[in-house]
Order: sequence, then C-alpha cells, then structure tokens
Amino acid sequence: MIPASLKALIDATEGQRIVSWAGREIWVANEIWGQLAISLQGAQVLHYLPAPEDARATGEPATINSGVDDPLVAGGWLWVTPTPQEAPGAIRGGIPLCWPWFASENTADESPDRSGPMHGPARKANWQLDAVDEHEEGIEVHLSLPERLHSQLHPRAVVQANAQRLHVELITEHVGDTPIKMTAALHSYLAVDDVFACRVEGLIGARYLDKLKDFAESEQQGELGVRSGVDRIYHSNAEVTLDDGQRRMRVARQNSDSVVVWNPGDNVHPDTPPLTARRFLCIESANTRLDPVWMVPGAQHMLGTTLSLTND
Ligand SMILES: O=P(O)(O)OC[C@H]1O[C@@H](O)[C@H](O)[C@@H](O)[C@@H]1O
Repeated sequence: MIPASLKALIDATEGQRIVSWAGREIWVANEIWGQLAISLQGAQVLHYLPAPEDARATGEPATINSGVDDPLVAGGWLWVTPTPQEAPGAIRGGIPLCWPWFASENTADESPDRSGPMHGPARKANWQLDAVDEHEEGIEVHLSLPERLHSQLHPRAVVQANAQRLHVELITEHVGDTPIKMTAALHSYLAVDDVFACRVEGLIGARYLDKLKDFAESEQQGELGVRSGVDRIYHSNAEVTLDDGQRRMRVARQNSDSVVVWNPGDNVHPDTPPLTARRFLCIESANTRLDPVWMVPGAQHMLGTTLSLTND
C-alpha cells in the first residue's frame, strides 16, 4: 500500500532504474518475479510486490482516498505514507533501518550526552548502491554508507527479493578497537486491511515491555489481537504470523531476540493522514534494551528479517 505517484513510477519501469520521488532517489525494479523499490535515503525498502500478485492485488489496485492529493494504492506488502516529510526528514513507511540504536536506547551514540536522534542517524543518511546481482528467480541488492556515521561501527544492507519472499539484512562491522553496545531495528511497516482487526500469532507466553505503560513488564496471554494503539517490545526469538483477515504473513527474524509491535492508534504523527494509519502494523526485527549486541573489535553482526505469505 504505497502512494499512487510512487506506484505509477514503478509500473512504468521495465527492468531497473533510479527515479526521483518525494525529493529522493529511489531505485526501482519491475521484473518477471515482481516489483521492488528502495530509497537510497536510508537504504529503505519502500515496496515489494511478488508476481503473480496475491489475491488482494489482482485486477486494478484498489485506491484508498486518504484525503490528500496522492492516494494510497493497495497491492504490495508494505505501507508508505502519502505525505512524507521533506528530505532530509525520514520517510515513514517501508522498512526503515534504525541504526546504531533503536528508539532512544542510544548506547552507541558518540555525543557526550547521548542525545542522538530517535532510531539513530542511518535512516536519514544517503546510502549508495554498491551492486545488484540478478538471477532468474530474483535479485540481490547491496547498499552501503559512503559517509562515516560512527567512528567504529560501519553498516551495510542486503536486500533479496523473489516471487516468494523479501529478505533484508543489516550488517554491522566493528572496525575500531573498543567494545560498543549497540541496538538496532528493521522497522517494517506491514500493509494491512485494518490494523484493529489484526492478530499477531506466535507470542503466547512471551514477556514484553509495554511502552504505553511506562515500560511495564507483562506476559502475553493468548494471541495478540490489536484493537487500539500498541507499542510493545517482546522478548522472543519466535517467528510470528500477522493475520489481517485477508492474508497471513510470516515474519521471520535472524539474530533478533526482540520483536517490536507498534501502531500509533489515535496518536498519529503529522506526516501520517489519520485514516491511513489504520492500514499498517509495524512488526520489527530488533535488538533492543532486552537483547543489546556487544560489538567487539573485528566482530560482525547481522540483523535480518524475512517476509513470506503462508496458508498455515
Ligand atoms: O516516529 P518514529 O521516530 O519513526 O518512531 C515510531 C515508533 O517506532 C517504534 O519502533 C517505537 O516503539 C515507537 O515508540 C515509536 O513511536
């Protein structure tokens, strides 16, 4: 579910190209296996639609009138706001990379007072496209940061897509000489029919911190039914399944013992038309205060997520 203006650019692409959208450079692919779009600002996947299109996306994509000039079109597994902030603000939607810290858990921040930006600086930075490896069934895209955002940690991203799944890796290398405590997240905005009819399966018995209750700790009883705004960090490495009544999406995570489930409910941000906020649920593969990563000199850490559909 992405803005009609972005979808039109992708649909008009044969093969791959870089387009300009919302003041950013977006790498897009429209191939036999499906569609993929990645903003070079943030190395942020904005769109993934495998071919053949899933049942909901057959025929003309449905249009959701969000009350703004640029409506959202259904089809695709990710949600992107139709009213993004101007660059260098971050684009809300797709899969932002939160690095080298999640939220304000900025233990890796090098400023004396650890006052760095929410979710770290990587999502606003301009990344570069290093390589695109094509094969018959799909594609693998490599991106890195030309500028240094941290004196000792260096990130790169790998995005793999084919007709069955989307896989994103955020790889951090420690190139310095002192240990650093890092957190991070792949902040996936998953497109849903109605967030308040969603069920997230796989978390029964997991402990979680409820950010809406001042980080109070609880245990998940039964499957999680989202019926209002939610902002929780679950301490779990389990694969979860998002059921929005229309499709079931499996969210697998690699090297992540924290899964963040977030939707703002009525507390929407200025860059999100209120009605459109009901069309996403964030399920984030993360390393948070519950499972920070101690990076030692020479170490490499890969945080990953894999999205696929399931009938189970
Ligand atoms: O508005 P931002 O900076 O993109 O953050 C969005 C949300 O991101 C989630 O990961 C956090 O758990 C929320 O607390 C936060 O509100």
